[in-house]
Formats: sequence, structure tokens, C-alpha cells
Amino acid sequence: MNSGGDNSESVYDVIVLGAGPAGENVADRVRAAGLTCAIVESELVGGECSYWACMPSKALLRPVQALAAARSVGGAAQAVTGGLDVAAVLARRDGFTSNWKDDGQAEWVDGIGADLVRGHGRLDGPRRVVVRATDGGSRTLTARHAVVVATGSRAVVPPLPGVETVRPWTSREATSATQVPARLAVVGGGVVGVEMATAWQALGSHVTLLVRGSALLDQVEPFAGELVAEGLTEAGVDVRLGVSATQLRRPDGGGPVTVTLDDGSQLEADEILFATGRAPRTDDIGLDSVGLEPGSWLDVDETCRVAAVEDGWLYAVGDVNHRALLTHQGKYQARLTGDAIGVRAAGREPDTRPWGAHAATADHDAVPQVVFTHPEVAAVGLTARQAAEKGLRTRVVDYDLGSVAGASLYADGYRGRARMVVDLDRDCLVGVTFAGPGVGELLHSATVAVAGQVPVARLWHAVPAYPTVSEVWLRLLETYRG
Ligand SMILES: Cc1cc2nc3c(=O)[nH]c(=O)nc-3n(C[C@H](O)[C@H](O)[C@H](O)COP(=O)(O)OP(=O)(O)OC[C@H]3O[C@@H](n4cnc5c(N)ncnc54)[C@H](O)[C@@H]3O)c2cc1C
Ligand SMILES: NC(=O)c1ccc[n+]([C@@H]2O[C@H](COP(=O)([O-])OP(=O)(O)OC[C@H]3O[C@@H](n4cnc5c(N)ncnc54)[C@H](O)[C@@H]3O)[C@@H](O)[C@H]2O)c1
Repeated sequence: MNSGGDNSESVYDVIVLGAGPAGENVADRVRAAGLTCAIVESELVGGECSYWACMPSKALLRPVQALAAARSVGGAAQAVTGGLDVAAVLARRDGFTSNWKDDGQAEWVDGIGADLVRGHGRLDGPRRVVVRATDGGSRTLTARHAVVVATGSRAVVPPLPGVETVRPWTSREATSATQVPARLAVVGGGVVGVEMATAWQALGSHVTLLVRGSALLDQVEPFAGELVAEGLTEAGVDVRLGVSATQLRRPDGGGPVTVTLDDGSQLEADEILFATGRAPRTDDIGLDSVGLEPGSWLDVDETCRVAAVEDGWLYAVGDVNHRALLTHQGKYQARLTGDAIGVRAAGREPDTRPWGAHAATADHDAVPQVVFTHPEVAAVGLTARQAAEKGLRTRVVDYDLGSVAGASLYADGYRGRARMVVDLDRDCLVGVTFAGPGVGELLHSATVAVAGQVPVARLWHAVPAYPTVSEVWLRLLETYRG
């Protein structure tokens, strides 16, 4: 069923608020458990990830990486006689977003037997959700077992003087724009900032990246941020560290933006992108009706149940619980939350032991992430600093990826680095980071090692094929053994 507002009242086992990747996966699992389910969506089924985040951003970045890869291999490089075809890149991006239409994903919801309810959903006391459709009609949904909030996050734009006059880009515009601005200022040196600086510079903008801190990607190993800064600079991006925007102006509405910086200088750009973090989409979902603070991130237990709400009927999965703002972690939470709801509905207890079937343990210990820049960054688990802050007794092992035979075949003059952080007391890895071209596809090996707590002695038996970039695993082990 695909319905708008019809002023009716309906009862379901589970109501899911938000049909992004996390919401969709909860619906899938509760349906697999034989429960009835309504999923409420105010925009597009598929969420931010499908239309304004992961998919369009990676569709913009993949041609950049493919071209760089071809240019870095003697023999192939000679065949590359032109640059990116911007119109073709944008058209391919549009294909990945289905031109911002969600028919395919709505059909998928139908296929799993959940009811899609289009409109803005708000909690209205325990187990009740009122959905207001765009036509003004409203429907009240009641849940027998659970309501799951999966409303995601939105970009934060800092309240700088003049910001309202410049119509800044957020990640939504940066992933869906149809024109290439001649000059783009990007504020923020996190993942969105570096990925979008990479994409738009390659598409023809002159990008200035304004970073208030002293490094890019301050959540990963410092060498990774340094290599990305090097790559951006070589691509022509003006990377400025230790600067902040203090004021913005776009005097005639349609002309360039003037950005005043805290060193007193000014910068002119045709567009400005704020890539300055996320806020939860919980300000208008009726949290106050169940005793929670509107606009807050939702604190959850290991089964993603909102601990502060009595009777255990409210859950929160995906970005909105602030555990790990990544699609794959949201989907992971959603799978085990959906299963936990099914188990509880059947009157049984979920398995909430660490690494149990219904505990999102990997959110703490084994979150993988790939940053799709040139070079790429791929990391899982703890950085050396985070491990030290946790009081672990560790040894940090580094290896120059460029001296791995497979890497030198992969690209001429391959530049990259790998690090593993070994927990000496448990003899296993707690963190691995790779930075270099093509390392994203290497990451799952590290995720298996970290999540599986594979003893270092056993890793020697996981033999990497020669001559692949993966042989860095052998080199790391040899370096560790000394
Ligand atoms: C530019 C960018 C690139 C990214 N790239 C990656 C990447 O490569 N890999 C990765 O893992 N992560 C990436 N992320 C992060 C990823 O997009 C999020 O972690 C993911 O989308 C979160 O999924 P979600 O289901 O929690 O929320 P969302 O995808 O935000 O979906 C929430 C849904 O809820 C709906 N909704 C909200 N409020 C209501 C309401 N009141 N009623 C009804 N519906 C409502 C929204 O319309 C939306 O459809 C990226 C993020 C950005 C900004
Ligand atoms: N490839 C991927 O996996 C991918 C890609 C994009 C985004 N994401 C996820 O989306 C989330 C959001 O990404 P993001 O880059 O927006 O956030 P972020 O938190 O990763 O980075 C934001 C950066 O902006 C800076 N900042 C914050 N306020 C500022 C201000 N007022 N002025 C100047 N700088 C300021 C912060 O210091 C930080 O470095 C992240 O959690 C990220 O993991 C993932």
C-alpha cells in the first residue's frame, strides 16, 4: 500500500519513521520476523544516502579516481588525451539518483510487504505516530510493539553574519548541482569537505578549502590527512589550514560571495559549501510528547532502544542515534534492531552480549570507513591515539605502501602508507588504516581482522596473493615480528 493522508487510524506491529537506508533495513527485518510494518517517509524513499550523499557523491568521485588511475600507469597514461567529460559525469550521477525519483525503492518497500505512508511523521505520545500528508490530510498510526526513529541527519550551517544572504551550498547542493561554479569555497576539512573539494576541482571549479584546524580528516591517522592534503594541493585545490570564515556577503544576490577570514583577508567565490557537520532530524518529530528533548540525538542501548523511554517501545537507528554516521553502520544497527524487535515480540530475550546477534558491538570497536579522495583513505577501528586514550598497551606498526610490489604495479610512483595498531595484551589488531590509491577495496580484510579479533599469530596464515596491494599485510606482520 502506498498512501497519503486519509484521516484514518491504523494499527501495525512496528512503525518506522524515515525510509533512509536504516529505516528500510528495519522494515525488512521486522517483516522477515512476520510482523506488520508501516514506514513513513516525508521526502524520497532511500533517504539522504541515495539522493544527496553516498551515491551521488561517489558517482561524482569515481570518474576522478578512474582517470587518475589511468594516468598513473605508463602505457595507459599515453592513451588519456583529454580530461573529464563534465556533462557525462553529471549525467551518470543523475542515473545513480534515478533523477531524484524513488519509484524503484517504493516498489521495494511494497515487495517486502510493508506499507509506505507518505508524509511528515510525528510521535504523539507512546506508540502513536501522526502523519501529515502534503495534501493536508492526516493519519494516526499505532504500534503494538515498537516505533523506530530513523529520521537521519541534516547539514549544519554555522550562524555566521551574512550567511542567510549567500544561499550557501550544503551537502545537498554539492551532490546535486547541475552547473560547475568557476570558484568554490569549501568550509570544513572533514569527509564531506575533502570529498567534495576533490570532485568539484576535477569537474573544473577552482576550489579553496578552508579548514579551521591544523589538519584534514582529524578523525583518522594524521598521515592519512597529510596524504589527502598533498593530493588535493597537487590537483590544484588551495588548501588553507588554520583559517576560519567570519563573515559572508553576496551583495547583489546573484553575484559572487565574499568571505571574510579571521586573518582579515577576503576571498571571493561563486559558491560556498559548508561541510561543517550534521544535526539530528529530531526537531519536529514530537519527541516532547514522549518526554524527550526536541532536536537532540537519541541515546540508545546496544539493541538501539531509547533507554530513557519507559516500556521499551521506542528505538532509534542510523545517523539519528549518533553512534556512527555511516550508511553501513546504520544498516547494521537496523538489521539487528529489527531482529531484536522480532525476538521481543515473540516473548523471547534478545542476545545482547558483546558481539551477540542483537548487540551493535561493532559500532564501538570496528567501524570501517572509506574516504573516496585521491588518494583514498580506508580505516577501521581505533587510531593509535584513540587506543592510547583508551589505555590500551599497543604497538603501532607502519609500512610504506609504495614499496609493496603489487602497489608499484598498480600505479607508477605509488604513494601510500599503512598502519596497524596491535593490542599487545590480547595479541590482536584494534585498528588498521590504509592511505593510497585503490585502498578502499582492501579495507574489508582489516575489518574482518579487527571485528574477528584474529590473533596476530593466525594472521600469518592469511596469505595475501602476490603481487597485489594486499601484500602489505605480510609486510606489516614482518615489520611487527622484526
Ligand atoms: C555528502 C555525503 C556523503 C556521504 N557518503 C557516505 C558514504 O560514502 N558512505 C557512507 O557509509 N556514508 C556516507 N554518508 C553518510 C550517510 O549518508 C548517512 O550515514 C546515511 O544516509 C544515514 O542513513 P539514515 O537512514 O540514518 O538517514 P537518512 O539517509 O538521512 O534518511 C532519513 C530519512 O528519514 C526521512 N525523514 C526525516 N524526518 C522525517 C519525518 N518526520 N517523517 C517522515 N520521514 C522523515 C528523510 O526524508 C530521509 O528520507 C555521507 C553523507 C554525506 C552528507
Ligand atoms: N565516505 C564516507 O564514508 C563519507 C562521506 C561523507 C560524509 N560521511 C559522513 O557524514 C558525516 C558528516 O560529514 P562532515 O564532513 O559534514 O562532518 P565531519 O564532522 O566529518 O567534519 C566537519 C568538519 O567541519 C569542521 N567544522 C565544524 N564547524 C565548523 C565551523 N563553524 N567552521 C569551520 N569548520 C567547522 C569540523 O572541525 C570538522 O573538521 C560524517 O560523520 C561522515 O562520516 C561519510
